Amino acid sequence: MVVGIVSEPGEGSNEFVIVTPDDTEIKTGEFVYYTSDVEVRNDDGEIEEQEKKIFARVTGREQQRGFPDQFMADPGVSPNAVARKLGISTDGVDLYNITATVIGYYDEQLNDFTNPRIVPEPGTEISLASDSDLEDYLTEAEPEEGSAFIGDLIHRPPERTKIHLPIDAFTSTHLSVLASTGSGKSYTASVLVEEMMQPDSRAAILVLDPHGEYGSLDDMEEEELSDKFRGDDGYSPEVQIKRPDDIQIRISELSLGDLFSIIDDPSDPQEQVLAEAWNQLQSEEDDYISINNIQDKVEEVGEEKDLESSARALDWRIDKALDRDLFDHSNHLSLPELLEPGQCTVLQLDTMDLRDQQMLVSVLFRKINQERVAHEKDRESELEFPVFGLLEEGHRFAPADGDARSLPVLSTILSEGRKFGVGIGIISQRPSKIDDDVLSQCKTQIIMQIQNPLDQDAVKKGVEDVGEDLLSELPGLTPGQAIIAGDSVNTPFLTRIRERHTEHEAESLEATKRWQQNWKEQQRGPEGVAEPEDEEGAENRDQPLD
Ligand SMILES: Nc1ncnc2c1ncn2[C@@H]1O[C@H](COP(=O)(O)OP(=O)(O)OP(=O)(O)O)[C@@H](O)[C@H]1O
Repeated sequence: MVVGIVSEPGEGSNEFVIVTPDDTEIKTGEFVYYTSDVEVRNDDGEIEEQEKKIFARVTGREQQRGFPDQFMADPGVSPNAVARKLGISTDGVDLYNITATVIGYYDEQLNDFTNPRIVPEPGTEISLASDSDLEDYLTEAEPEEGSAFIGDLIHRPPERTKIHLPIDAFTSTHLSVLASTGSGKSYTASVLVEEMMQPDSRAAILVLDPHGEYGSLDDMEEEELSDKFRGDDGYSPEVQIKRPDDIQIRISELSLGDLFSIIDDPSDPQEQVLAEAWNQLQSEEDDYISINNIQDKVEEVGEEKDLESSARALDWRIDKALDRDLFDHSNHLSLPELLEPGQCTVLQLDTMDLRDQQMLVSVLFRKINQERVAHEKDRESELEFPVFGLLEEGHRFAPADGDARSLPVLSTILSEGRKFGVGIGIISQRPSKIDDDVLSQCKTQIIMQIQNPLDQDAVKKGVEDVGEDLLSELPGLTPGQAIIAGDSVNTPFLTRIRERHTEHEAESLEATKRWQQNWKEQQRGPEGVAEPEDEEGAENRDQPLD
């Protein structure tokens, strides 16, 4: 379908301008194409000319010609009606200039777009890209082959396009889901988890859930959803929900840095004693280190080094830091229990202190990384398969100010994880509060509505290939709408995230309902008092007073 004609080259070297009488089909972000002969290498390796569809994205629009101002003087009368009254034809009155940026033709050998670096001649016909071309070319994913069906394209009628993301791509090169609160981050992340747990993927996923929003993912185990999640070979996903009471770490799994970070303000000599004691304990190769072990060793080292008073001062600090439920060697989290292909484990940390959450992430992900490195280097390992960790409130674990125990290990994984099969998904409503390197290492980005200018700037800096035209859409997106960009896609585009199969737990609190409920409960008291509806006059409260 021809939607316009090229009128002139645009300002940028890849841009051209289309004139069209009808802009309803070609909104900003929509895809169009023209045909042109380009030199390509054929299957025999020879260069030949082939006619190709050259795709372009609409990046801007402005009205070139419209009704005269006088026709619009009365808001109650349409300009068409004024024209009819005056006996003037309205055909061709509206004319729009649409700017488009060339993406390129789809190269079947590269499975990506190649930009021929020529813009179309004035007079070239421009057509709307077909739904099937967009499904095939925007990403490399094939349905049911390790892909995540994420939703459809915003510019097309609902459900007419089916957009899939390659799970291998976003799990190996990391992912970020960034949006203001209430825009659909946890909804979208849950859709991704649902897709990754389907039979064509069977992922091993660990979700760090500081607000307790992901519990309903266990709906995936329900019989009613068996057509979505069960495999023909008997596969069915498992979902484990762990609460803070079930989450303990072994003292021996802490690093010296972890210890320093939880010991209350140690002096230099105290750090020296602790470091020596810790190194000696670690070299004893005992899996189990108790608080007493550390305290005894600290005393020993204090005597050796003539730092007895520092050792004594450390004694209560060690107790204060470690004598807590989080550090329980007997019931600690073991990786094989947490991570298994076909299993999603949700760690609900909503009642856990922020520092403890950061410590937990630090210890867990360091261990995950160590085990994965060991596996890839043919050493004995507890993790013989890749894993994917999803971190809600990512800015808490990898903050821009560096003040989190978990930041160094996450930075390491994000820069090296692809080699060792540890993928990370960072979800956050405050991109400006995430460490710059961490943000820029998340190579697939799902960006939803963002109002805050600081966060918009952080997104602009952190994501490379999203043009200004798409970023300018950010404030206007509604919940569930997203820009997807980066390594998992061949060019950025606007999507409507599909509906969840599992229930969405993270609905906002309905304050008025809760107030009413609580008020009624209080009124009822021990003996029970009449409900307000039963009180005289309650039903007539909207009537005027006599
Ligand atoms: N793809 C979608 N389809 C339908 N509704 C959606 C979609 N995405 C989000 N919503 C709606 O938007 C609401 C907010 O989504 P969600 O809870 O994921 O936001 P959030 O960004 O995680 O918010 P918060 O930061 O408060 O956790 C949901 O309760 C849901 O009603």
